[in-house]
Amino acid sequence: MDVTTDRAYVTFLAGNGDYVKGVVGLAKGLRKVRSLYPLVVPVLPDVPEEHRQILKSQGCIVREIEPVYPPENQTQFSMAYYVINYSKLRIWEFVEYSKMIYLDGDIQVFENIDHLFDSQDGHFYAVKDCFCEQTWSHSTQYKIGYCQQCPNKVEWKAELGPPPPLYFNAGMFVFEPSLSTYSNLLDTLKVTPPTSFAEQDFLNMFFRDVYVPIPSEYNLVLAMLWRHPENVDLTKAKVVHYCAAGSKPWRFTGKEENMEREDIKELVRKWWEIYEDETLDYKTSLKDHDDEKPSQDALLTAMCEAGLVPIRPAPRAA
Ligand SMILES: O=c1ccn([C@@H]2O[C@H](COP(=O)(O)OP(=O)(O)O)[C@@H](O)[C@H]2O)c(=O)[nH]1
Ligand SMILES: OC[C@H]1O[C@H](O[C@@H]2[C@@H](O)[C@H](O)[C@@H](O)[C@H](O)[C@@H]2O)[C@H](O)[C@@H](O)[C@H]1O
Ligand SMILES: [Mn+2]
Repeated sequence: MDVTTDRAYVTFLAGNGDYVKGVVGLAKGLRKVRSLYPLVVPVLPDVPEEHRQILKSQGCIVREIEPVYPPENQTQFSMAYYVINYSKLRIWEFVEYSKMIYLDGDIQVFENIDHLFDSQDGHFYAVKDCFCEQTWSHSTQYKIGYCQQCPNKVEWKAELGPPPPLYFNAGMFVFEPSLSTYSNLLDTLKVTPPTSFAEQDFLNMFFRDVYVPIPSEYNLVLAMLWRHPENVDLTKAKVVHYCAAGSKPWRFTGKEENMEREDIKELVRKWWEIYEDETLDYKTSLKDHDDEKPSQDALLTAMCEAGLVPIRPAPRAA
């Protein structure tokens, strides 16, 4: 099968902390489901060389990017933790790829999703988020108990104006890199005051007219398990997003709220099973192991002794 070379998965790595483990797990997970496409890892300048080498040794395409900051004078309005996430916007510059699937470093792919690359161009595909977690307490939705996951449970109040447009979680999305879109994104960012969910809010605003919701099996936001269990079939989850507080597998303690749940502990175990599976480590081809590969002469000798080569060729000039 011809592998289309202008498609790739892409994630994002910042800092010198432990998210590199998340990206290694993601690279191995994509290998386990036999994805046909590489994983590109844009790294901020603060990602240490050692982490970059680890990712390269796992077959990732590592590319340094410059940070993207929201308008300087308003940064304090974004949760500081999210500000750096604006740097994700650099991925629109990767125009050697016609289609990419973005995955957060705290995501694992348990079933092949390569087919998403065949989705119709000109749209932005992502999974609807949930507004019920404490992290949404600043929002009107949260205050009146409205969530797009169950719009009829607590209906939007007409006096509040039109209901919020569908809103996606920006931990996973299918998009087309484009220099014009990239330039438009950065120009728009310059005049867009940052908000609580930083680049996630910004991307929702920017792609509002072309956003196409895809099923939650492509980005299971863990809070859905206790907020909207009726909308979740764990047996169908192809992609799991460990974004609930305390759910990052590589630093899991089980002490935070909801982390004692059996389904959460099983999903964390499944993440570790992949992360620790050495058979999923990147195998470079023989040519990269010259020190291990039998020398040409040794091969020829073996072939001669096996009668596979009628005569032993003259020794090669040194
Ligand atoms: O110190 C950090 C924090 C975040 N990230 C990247 O930014 C993404 C978004 O952050 P996170 O997933 O923690 O946000 P959440 O989905 O939990 O809100 C992560 O998945 C990583 O890819 C990173 O590389 N280093
Ligand atoms: O910078 C904003 C982030 O917004 C999103 O995370 C949120 C969102 O999922 C909320 O719904 C949860 O309540 C919250 O815990 C979680 O942090 C993306 O996953 C992440 O990649 C990143 O874009
Ligand atoms: Mn995440």
